Amino acid sequence: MRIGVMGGTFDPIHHGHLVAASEVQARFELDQVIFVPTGQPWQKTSRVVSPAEDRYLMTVIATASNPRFSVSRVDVDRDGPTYTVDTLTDLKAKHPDAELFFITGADALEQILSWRRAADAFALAHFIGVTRPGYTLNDHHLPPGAVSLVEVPAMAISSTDCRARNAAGLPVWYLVPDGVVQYISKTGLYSEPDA
Ligand SMILES: Nc1ncnc2c1ncn2[C@@H]1O[C@H](COP(=O)(O)OP(=O)(O)OP(=O)(O)O)[C@@H](O)[C@H]1O
Ligand SMILES: O=C(O)c1ccc[n+]([C@@H]2O[C@H](COP(=O)([O-])O)[C@@H](O)[C@H]2O)c1
Repeated sequence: MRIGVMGGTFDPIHHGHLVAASEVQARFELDQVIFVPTGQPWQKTSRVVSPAEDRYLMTVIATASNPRFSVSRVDVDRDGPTYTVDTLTDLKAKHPDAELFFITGADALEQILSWRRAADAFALAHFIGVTRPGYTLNDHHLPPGAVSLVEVPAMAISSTDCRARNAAGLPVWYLVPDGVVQYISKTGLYSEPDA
């Protein structure tokens, strides 16, 4: 079994995340991709992150129609800051025979050596770095063979921009899945600028 793991804060999940996961699923012949919303993303300190349950529910809504996509609560349910080494350890325990592939955008890949116990995370999964508009994708700083680099269709979308657009009364239709637009409208998430 080959399992992709797409970690993210998903505040909100958008089509950049979904296209990246879909492209990697097809190219690496993954049986499934598990989306893992963060519990407490310790490196996103510059603003207040939305409640984990809202981010989890939006991720479920966004992925529900794809039979190869699912969502895990491992990070949402673990207390304390979210570290990928824990995410991968928990998923390995649930899927002991699986080969894990951790998917990250070019911006996250740049930061990866600042992650907790990064070397242990590399031992638990093969990492796949994907292109993202505005960032340069490279693995010069990473252990040889630890990462594959993949070009995915360019989606110049960020969660920051989706939140800002919603707060400004601009549409987020077609940037995020329809159900997520409706969830944001129903809950009033992002009606104020980032705090
Ligand atoms: N448009 C995109 N194209 C490719 N990868 C992306 C894109 N947006 C996010 N990613 C990747 O998805 C993962 C989760 O990203 P995250 O949830 O932080 O979204 P974000 O749009 O970067 O959020 P924010 O703007 O709040 O920082 C990261 O590995 C990130 O690099
Ligand atoms: O392990 C760490 O120390 C670590 C530090 C920052 C980010 N991550 C993971 O990287 C993924 C993308 O994070 P983010 O903050 O860009 O949404 C997500 O799965 C995070 O848990 C992991």
